[in-house]
Amino acid sequence: MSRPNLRQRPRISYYEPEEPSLDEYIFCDQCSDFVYEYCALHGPLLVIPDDKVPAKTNFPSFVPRAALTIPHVFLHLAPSIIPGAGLGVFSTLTLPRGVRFGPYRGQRTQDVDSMYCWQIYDRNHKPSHVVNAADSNRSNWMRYVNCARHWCEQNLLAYQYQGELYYRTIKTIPRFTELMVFYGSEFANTLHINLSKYNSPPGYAQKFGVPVAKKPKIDTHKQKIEDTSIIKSNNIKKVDERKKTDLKAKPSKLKPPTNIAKKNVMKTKSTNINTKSSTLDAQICNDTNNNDSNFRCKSCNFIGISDEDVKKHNLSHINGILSLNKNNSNGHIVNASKKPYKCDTCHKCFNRKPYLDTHICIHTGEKPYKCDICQKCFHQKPNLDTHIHIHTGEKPYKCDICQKCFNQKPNLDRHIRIHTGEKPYKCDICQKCFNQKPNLDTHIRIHTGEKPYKCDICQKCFNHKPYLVTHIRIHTGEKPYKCDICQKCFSNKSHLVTHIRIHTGEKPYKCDICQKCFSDKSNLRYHIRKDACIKR
Ligand SMILES: C[S@@+](CC[C@H](N)C(=O)[O-])C[C@H]1O[C@@H](n2cnc3c(N)ncnc32)[C@H](O)[C@@H]1O
Repeated sequence: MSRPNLRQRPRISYYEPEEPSLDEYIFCDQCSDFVYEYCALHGPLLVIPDDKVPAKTNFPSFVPRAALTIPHVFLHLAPSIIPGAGLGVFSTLTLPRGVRFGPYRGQRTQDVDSMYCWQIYDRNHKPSHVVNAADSNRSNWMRYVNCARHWCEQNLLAYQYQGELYYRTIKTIPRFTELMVFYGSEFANTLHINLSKYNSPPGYAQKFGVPVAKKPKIDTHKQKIEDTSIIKSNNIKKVDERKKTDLKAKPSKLKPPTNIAKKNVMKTKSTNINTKSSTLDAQICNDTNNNDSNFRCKSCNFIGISDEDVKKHNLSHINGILSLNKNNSNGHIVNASKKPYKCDTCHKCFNRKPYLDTHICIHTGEKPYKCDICQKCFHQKPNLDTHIHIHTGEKPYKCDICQKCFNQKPNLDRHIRIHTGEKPYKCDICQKCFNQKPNLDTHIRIHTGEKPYKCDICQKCFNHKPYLVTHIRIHTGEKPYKCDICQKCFSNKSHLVTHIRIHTGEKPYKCDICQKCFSDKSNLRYHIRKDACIKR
């Protein structure tokens, strides 16, 4: 029997615990400090996991899995408020500060070959791998979160924890607000986000990893390094394929000073830091949370589209122009551009005051133009004029191709797309195209799960209004569609159409494999799904 030689064993000190890996620290933005695993003072984050998606779903195959993983009670997908940015993620409920989402799912790669990549670092702060969410069937909903264009817009912080990437809320997010994270300066540059206008207040960068306001213009390389060091306080950097080499060359300043690290293992905090950060918190909260728009003037009801916009507007208060300008009924400055009349609510500009006055009715709800026949009221005269065609039966807009006439020009424009096959409205999730905007809007609800039409009787919800209308007939017993041949009645027009085929023998749906024909599309689908068809 042989005994192992104990002397050859490596020595372990049982008194000095091994220091945790850096990415087991998280940065508590309320304390401005690194804390081990979670902040003892501000508590753990509220974790919201992804929705579980079974291997087989009832959703059509074109719906990406990533879209289905969204925690749908809290969030939904919809077109982004950023022009041209595609889809975005919106809150369905008000989300408090300190909610954690994630981890960010995607394929683990070394190369950055899409705009959906986050760089993960190892414990030596060297790039370890990339999580690439380009494939929407092998990633989660976090791929749809867009990049904030201004510090006020940013409501999420991305951070690395235990080798994975998470997003957490850094302020209260009112419902129906788009979730936005900051991708990092390099990526922001490629998105043409003007970092000099990101305008975060002093101290914000240390907390949230974004550029500081009005940094003196320095050479781009230096700027990038500075920004990256800030980003790295969260142990994370979003990488962009076009800047790949640059990014790889960057020095890492990730690790907090050892004393801070040790202090945080014990979960202690400096009072100084706390006082400082609570002032900053208050400042940030005042600037963002108290307003339904981030760019609101504190002296009047002006809402700007950017911080710059509000600053320009404020000048007019300082110069006393707003209060002195008596000619302008709403007390607002008239700018000297070609369209000097600007709507205070949505910033649309007009070259004539009457146009602005008419436009303002949209916001005030005023409808000064009334139809003498049915008493329906309209914001604008042209809308009333068009409406009157319904009563007069006048259809002045004629399709040149099929001669069909319409009482409204937009209806003709829409109709013409049937002939041209034009489908200008594309779903960003599944790329399906539509010839009408309302059809796309309805379709998108398949992805977002939104069901805005609710039955008052049984509370069942629907994503499409006609579905609700048809559904209500279950309760009312109404069956307005009658078969002329056998007098059977139906609550739903499509059921009547299918029924009539019993009489006509028509079977328009053919199986491509076995050539069997069906009178009803759903029967054909069932036939294909159940593999009932064997080529004969
Ligand atoms: C991670 S994806 C975000 C989700 C994307 N909107 C979608 O529909 O798949 C990054 C891409 O979104 C768009 N994007 C995100 N933030 C943007 C911003 N602030 N401005 C313009 N485009 C943005 C860009 O096309 C970018 O390449």
